Amino acid sequence: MTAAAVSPPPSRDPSSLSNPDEARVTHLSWDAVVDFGKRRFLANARYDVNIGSFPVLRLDSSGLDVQRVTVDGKPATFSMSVPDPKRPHLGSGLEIDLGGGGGGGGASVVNSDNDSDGRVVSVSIQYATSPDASASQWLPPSQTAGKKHPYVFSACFAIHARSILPCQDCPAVKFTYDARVTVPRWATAVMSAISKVDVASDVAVRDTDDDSRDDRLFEFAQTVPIPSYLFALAVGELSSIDVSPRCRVWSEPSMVDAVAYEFSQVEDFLVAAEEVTSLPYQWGRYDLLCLPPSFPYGGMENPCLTFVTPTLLAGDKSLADVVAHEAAHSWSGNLVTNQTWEHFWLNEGWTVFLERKIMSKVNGDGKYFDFAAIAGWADLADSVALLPEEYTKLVPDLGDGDPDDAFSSVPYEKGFNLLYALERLVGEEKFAGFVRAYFDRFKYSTVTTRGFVDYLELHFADDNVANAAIKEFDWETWLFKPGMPEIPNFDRTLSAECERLADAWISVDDGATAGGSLPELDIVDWPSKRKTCLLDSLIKKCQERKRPLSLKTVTGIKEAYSFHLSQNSEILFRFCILAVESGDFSVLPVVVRFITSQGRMKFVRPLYRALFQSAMGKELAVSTFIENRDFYHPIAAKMIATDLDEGVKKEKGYGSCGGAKLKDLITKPLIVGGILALTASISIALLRGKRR
Ligand SMILES: CC/C=C\C/C=C\C[C@@H](O)/C=C/C=C/C=C\[C@@H](O)CCCC(=O)O
Ligand SMILES: [Zn+2]
Repeated sequence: MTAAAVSPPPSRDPSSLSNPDEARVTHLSWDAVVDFGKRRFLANARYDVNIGSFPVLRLDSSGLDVQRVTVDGKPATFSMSVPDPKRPHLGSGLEIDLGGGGGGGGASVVNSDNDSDGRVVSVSIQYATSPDASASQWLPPSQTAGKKHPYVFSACFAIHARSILPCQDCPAVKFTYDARVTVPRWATAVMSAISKVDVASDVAVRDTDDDSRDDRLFEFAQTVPIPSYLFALAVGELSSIDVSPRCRVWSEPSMVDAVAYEFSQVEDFLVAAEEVTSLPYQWGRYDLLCLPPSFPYGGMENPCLTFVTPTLLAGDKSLADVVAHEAAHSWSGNLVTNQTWEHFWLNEGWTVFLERKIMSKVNGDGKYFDFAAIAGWADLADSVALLPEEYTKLVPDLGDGDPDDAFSSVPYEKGFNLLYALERLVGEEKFAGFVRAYFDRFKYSTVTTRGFVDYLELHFADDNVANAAIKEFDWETWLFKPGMPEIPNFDRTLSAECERLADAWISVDDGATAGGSLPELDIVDWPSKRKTCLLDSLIKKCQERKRPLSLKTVTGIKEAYSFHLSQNSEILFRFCILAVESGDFSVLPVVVRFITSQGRMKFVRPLYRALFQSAMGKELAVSTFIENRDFYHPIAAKMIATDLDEGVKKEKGYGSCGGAKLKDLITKPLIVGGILALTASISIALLRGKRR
């Protein structure tokens, strides 16, 4: 299939009810009061809107209580559609009458570069958010490190911004913003923008020494246009430490030193990314906010202020590659943005590619690139094994589906491997030139898969060898075939020893080793990433042979390496999976503590699934989730409930529609009986362990 046949991007975004091709927002002025008591934002969103002759502005909205709308200062009529029960994730459409349409003879359609011959109107919307807004998590003091004050943070990715503000909630629309946020006097507000607060003196725009007031005001400006999913806010008791002239870390006071230590390389990551792309960092500041443990993602690339999970605080900087990933998004995703979510691989595949180039540079080890790619391949295989076939395609048809349901390692790792394949196709040096040209060509705008392929062809049009290879490249398979791509011949220099040790443990497990002698290799001084590689290899080999490790072998691994005590969340996660699948009762307290002390979906979803699927942990999975549901971010709670519901349906043989629900498993006697039985058996197992 030639590149030209790649399907054209959809003219409308299926995940939005807005109408940017008729009336397009270009700037937001947001004024908000943070009401911790009622868990809501009382806000006013004022938009500059480019309109042609179209008389209506339609915005995405979810759970917003819209109280008043004006157009150019005059009251305007508006209506809110009822959410479609078949597409509840879309929320409602807020339709605003612009009063007979735009200026005379304006362009009937506003083009994607925000140019139009229409006029600009000012639309102001006064509203309140719902306490159940899917983008926000309101934490009681008990869920914070300081235990004194509440905390709120947003997670708008991919289409949850509409629960915080009425907006054109689609990545094709980019707007600048300024904001003023009023918070209690004890609190600090941070946003995905440049703060106008003099953070050095920690003085808000309104002087905190004014005893007559019990609040203070923070002011922000984002002058680089962003898509709505990058609108972000966090408010809590925060401190900061500068780690370079343009980089600062934020967290609650008790953690800020540890956060500054863990992410001390962030300036190096930015410098490396600027070298790889030949494009200076465009966003001014690059700050990092380490959130409370319920944050549902490893990191979120909010411009000027990446959000990260505290599960990266391994104490040895071994998980800082996630920060390199989020920093790389300052180029791929934030500056060059996928036009719709079907093309999400352009955000994430490019970012993983840049992340691995950055880490290779910063580590001074070219072998790191393939070593990380091998680890990513394991993630990709896990996702492909779990997902509906459509979502294993690099460019899936999301149809009316919720992007949250389609999220997996596929756009990250299949996307990375497509770029890796192209780099090997044309040669590393030539591809490095393409990388620089691509980011320069598409900066500040959006791109689709066809746009990418067309530009790749254009870039190599005068290079006969590369051009011929690109034309012959199997685009149809790479872009639209479900399942795993062909595994490349990765350089296994750094992974070989880990894989050999995994083989040795599998031999022990198979009883193939004389006398069952255990592998002698002492790995206590291995870097964490190699221990992770060992565990990935063990998990992969168990999947290939369709049999978990025996309890005896898992116990041997536990006693040899103490992975169950690791401070590195990636190591702990993988060992818990192995141990649960092997029926190791003694690991259950470790698993329960792990999945109830942090809410990162990458860890909690697979562990809840593994527990539910294990003979020993089914009731424990359900009762633990029910008891801790409020700890998790709304998105995470929704996804874990879906996972367990799926498990219940499979368990009871129900079809995909309807049938058993989580609640069907929850009966008081069942929980009480299950927990009592479980507690007894864990105590016995622990007692046995002590006697040994
Ligand atoms: C083909 C999929 C199309 C759209 C999916 C887009 C967003 C899905 C939504 O669930 C948001 C995901 C947010 C991810 C944020 C950061 C990730 O890089 C975290 C990766 C996993 C981790 O490290 O915790
Ligand atoms: Zn990413």
